Amino acid sequence: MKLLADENMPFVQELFGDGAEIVTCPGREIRPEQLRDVDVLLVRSITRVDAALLAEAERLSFVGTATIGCDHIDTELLARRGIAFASAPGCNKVAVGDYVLAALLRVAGHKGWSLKDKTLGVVGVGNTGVEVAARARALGMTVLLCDPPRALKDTTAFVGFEQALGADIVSFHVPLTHGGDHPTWHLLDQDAIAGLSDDQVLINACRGDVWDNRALLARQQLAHQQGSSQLTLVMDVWEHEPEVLASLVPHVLLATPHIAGYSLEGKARGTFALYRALCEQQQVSMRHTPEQLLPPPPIGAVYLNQAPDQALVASLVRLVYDIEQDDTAFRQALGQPGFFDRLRKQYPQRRELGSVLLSGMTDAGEALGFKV
Ligand SMILES: NC(=O)c1ccc[n+]([C@@H]2O[C@H](COP(=O)([O-])OP(=O)(O)OC[C@H]3O[C@@H](n4cnc5c(N)ncnc54)[C@H](O)[C@@H]3O)[C@@H](O)[C@H]2O)c1
Ligand SMILES: O=C(O)[C@H](O)[C@H](O)COP(=O)(O)O
Repeated sequence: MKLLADENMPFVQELFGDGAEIVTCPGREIRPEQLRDVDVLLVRSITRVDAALLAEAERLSFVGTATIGCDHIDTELLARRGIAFASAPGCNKVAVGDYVLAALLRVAGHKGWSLKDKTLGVVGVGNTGVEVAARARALGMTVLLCDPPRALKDTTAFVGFEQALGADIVSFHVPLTHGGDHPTWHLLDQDAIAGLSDDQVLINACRGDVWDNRALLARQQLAHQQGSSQLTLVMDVWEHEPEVLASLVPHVLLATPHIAGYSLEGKARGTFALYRALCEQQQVSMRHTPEQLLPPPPIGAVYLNQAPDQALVASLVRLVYDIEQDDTAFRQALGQPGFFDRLRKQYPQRRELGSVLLSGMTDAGEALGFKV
């Protein structure tokens, strides 16, 4: 069996090395002719798997993406050609929860806000949105959930998009879709942006195209020229990645290169989900476990001897994940050729809050994502 994998997918050798010849390649450089004799293709979000890529892939029987989002895969084509497909739903949802928690605390520091007096609108309440909502509630925030597809079945738990957009902070967690009843491409468009008030905060850790980046830039520039407050923006994802609208970056509080889901645990779960799916497809039993992939965390345990207020939570989170380091690296590298992909390829090992045992006064610790 020949397997071709994105070179940035960790643990491929450990999980697939027993029974396969493994070839790795940068995800943006996989070519149709490379797939002629390949049986299994493992990709990340940057490889578009479509008719052009699979034109010569006559032996291909399995495609896996170690990601939650699947907007880069033509799943109908795979089904038509009888090629098995697996993704990794939920694999990095905890990492996204940690990322948004770190962002909320940084935003609060910047604006001098006590988060327990603030509302958070969560747009898209699936795997990642649920993680974010739980952490915000643990901080004492009032959370408004917006998910029109889910609201069709549960009419009481959700608010409409307009109401969610009125929250002090609005965090987006939708898949990128262009059609259907609830398309998300430019969900935050010029009209939605015009309705926002200057004091609001927006977070995007889903897909860049969900926000109209040029319309946001226009609003930020106008506010700058008029000397009024700008929107506070947290952007992990950008329209047209790996390109970035560079003139927008100075108007963004936290700018990162699509790494919200990049915890070591999240990556291990992603690759493991594909290993499990391939074992099932080939009807062989699994010889590995996800736990064996992870080294011990650098910080094993923290003992608290006082109730964690917002400032203490911020220090605890920063101890495990310092989002400002990601922002600084992004700004320093912005403009260098290939900077976006390079930062992602060389991303430092990041552990989840759940790798740390929090003991002592830990009522809220579990909801924030720590192990208690
Ligand atoms: N930045 C990152 O590193 C990163 C990591 C993981 C996931 N993602 C992105 O985040 C997306 C969401 O991930 P998830 O695991 O929560 O997905 P999910 O499928 O579990 O949940 C998505 C939710 O969005 C809802 N939804 C769909 N259309 C909507 C609309 N128009 N308005 C409001 N809600 C809508 C769905 O009903 C669903 O409940 C993924 O598709 C992926 O593109 C990014
Ligand atoms: O959809 C996802 O799961 C994330 O966006 C994914 O983690 C992005 O990382 P990539 O696959 O591009 O390395």
